[in-house]
Amino acid sequence: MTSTLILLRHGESEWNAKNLFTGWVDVALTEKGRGEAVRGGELLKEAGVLPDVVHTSLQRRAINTAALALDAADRHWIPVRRSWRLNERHYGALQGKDKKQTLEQYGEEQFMLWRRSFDVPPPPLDDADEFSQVGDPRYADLGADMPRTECLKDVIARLLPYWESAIIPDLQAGNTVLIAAHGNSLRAIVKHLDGISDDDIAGLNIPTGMPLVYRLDETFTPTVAGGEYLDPEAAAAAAAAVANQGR
Ligand SMILES: O=C(O)[C@H](O)COP(=O)(O)O
Repeated sequence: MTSTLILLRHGESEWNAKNLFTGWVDVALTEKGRGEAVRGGELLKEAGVLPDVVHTSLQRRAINTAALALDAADRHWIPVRRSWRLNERHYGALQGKDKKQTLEQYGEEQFMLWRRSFDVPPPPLDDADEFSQVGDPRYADLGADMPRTECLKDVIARLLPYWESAIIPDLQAGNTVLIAAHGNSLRAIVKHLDGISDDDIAGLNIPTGMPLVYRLDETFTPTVAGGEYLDPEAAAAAAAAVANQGR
């Protein structure tokens, strides 16, 4: 039996538009981002890939993208589950910083280490920083799990328990599963699914608002490596733009 998984990065956010590192800061979608989410849902409807259940992070850009896409696909009524484990990578002390200025200040090598290396996190964010999530009620139960910074390796470590305990059972039950999440939490899932090496994952960028569809076999291995974007040309152009952020 094969199952279907749809990965959808949120549409353009206000801080994507301003080119700021965002991470766990809970910014809204722009008008363009809302349009991308609706278009994502239309693509799902046109392709007949209809989610039975949706999983999102606790961040409004993913929550609202899911709602807009599902409404456009006439699937606004499906069950929804949310977890902090699908949140964007916590960007540490870079949260709120301008990507271009960071590149200019620290240079290409350090910028890329922080942004795309597998296991080098940015410096931690101070709890007193205006962009800290310490004290945010939605994370009150996290205790020692509350990150102050994360690299992709950390994201995989906190995401996999949710993958195993919540997403795999939905796939096993024969559901078409939509995950509406973030650039780096989705990179973590793609790395896991496709068995991408720690080095090669640096070159993978996920565009905003473009549904990426995986058909998975009974061992949850993709039948087509890398999955399939429903609008491959637009996705390739948008992924290249993500890769070039800061330049
Ligand atoms: O958190 C952010 O800034 C973005 O959502 C992802 O940014 P990145 O592509 O620079 O990792």
